[in-house]
Amino acid sequence: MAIEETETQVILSHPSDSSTNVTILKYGATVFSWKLYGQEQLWLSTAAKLDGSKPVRGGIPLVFPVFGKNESDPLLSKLPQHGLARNSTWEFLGQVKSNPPTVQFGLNPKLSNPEMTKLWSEDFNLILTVELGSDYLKTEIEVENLSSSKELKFNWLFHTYLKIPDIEDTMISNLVGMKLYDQLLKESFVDKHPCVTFHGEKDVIYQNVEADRVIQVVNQGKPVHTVKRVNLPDSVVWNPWIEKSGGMGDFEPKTGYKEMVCVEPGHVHDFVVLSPGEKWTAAQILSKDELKYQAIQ
Ligand SMILES: O=P(O)(O)OC[C@H]1O[C@H](O)[C@H](O)[C@@H](O)[C@@H]1O
Repeated sequence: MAIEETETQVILSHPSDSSTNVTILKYGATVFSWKLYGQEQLWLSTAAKLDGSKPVRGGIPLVFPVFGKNESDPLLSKLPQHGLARNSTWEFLGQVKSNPPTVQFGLNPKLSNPEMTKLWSEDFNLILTVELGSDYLKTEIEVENLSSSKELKFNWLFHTYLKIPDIEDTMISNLVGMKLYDQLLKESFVDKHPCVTFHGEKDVIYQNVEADRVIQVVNQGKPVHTVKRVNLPDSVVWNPWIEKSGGMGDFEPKTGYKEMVCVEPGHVHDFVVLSPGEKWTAAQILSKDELKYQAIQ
């Protein structure tokens, strides 16, 4: 069967090859496994909680309505780091297409974690659409402002943990020439390196990355992941390295930082602001494409 629902999760298998499949936890509507021809593409901590007791460490947690910990916005600063979507149980809305298998999940203030809506009481509706192609995974979000009088202001981000063979042999292409904010140095600058490499903890936000720029994760010269973005101008690149992952109770094994990199397409440099009744959509498409180096414009 192409779509299987259990009490806590939904599994889609591709009709042309059931070893291509995706598993989504209703908690957080978190994709926590995506296998392409039997090979896992996403990193998941062996200590990740899949019982709804905390956000999943791995897969594709959803970040809404705030990225990181906001210190200044009068409404959003009350919320914990990365907001309420990743720690609320979403409603499974069902199947919208059988080929490619496509399903939807919904979240609104009534379904959201009440501890969070106490802190941020805006009126919104989220619909996540997960589409399993034979050679790609598309996650699309629609955010609607349900208020008839107030603007809705938010960040969105797909916090994608990609599985890689070895971080020290990995680089990320096509971000050269982009402005970034380094969250560790607390500085903004233009990245002049020909590609992103990893020698320690990295936590940077590339801002206003041109829409047609294809971000690729390359291991020993071979493209292992391609990340395409629709309406998501920013991209976080994160690896916690030894010390930071050592301090995270749900990050296991402790050598796991070698086998993951987060490439996180989002709208986080500034907020999306929706007028009453307005909708906004954006998407991430993961695949394994041929290597494509793009020149600086
Ligand atoms: O530990 P979490 O709340 O899941 O956050 C994990 C990471 O998310 C993003 O990548 C941020 O840029 C990092 O600063 C943060 O450490």
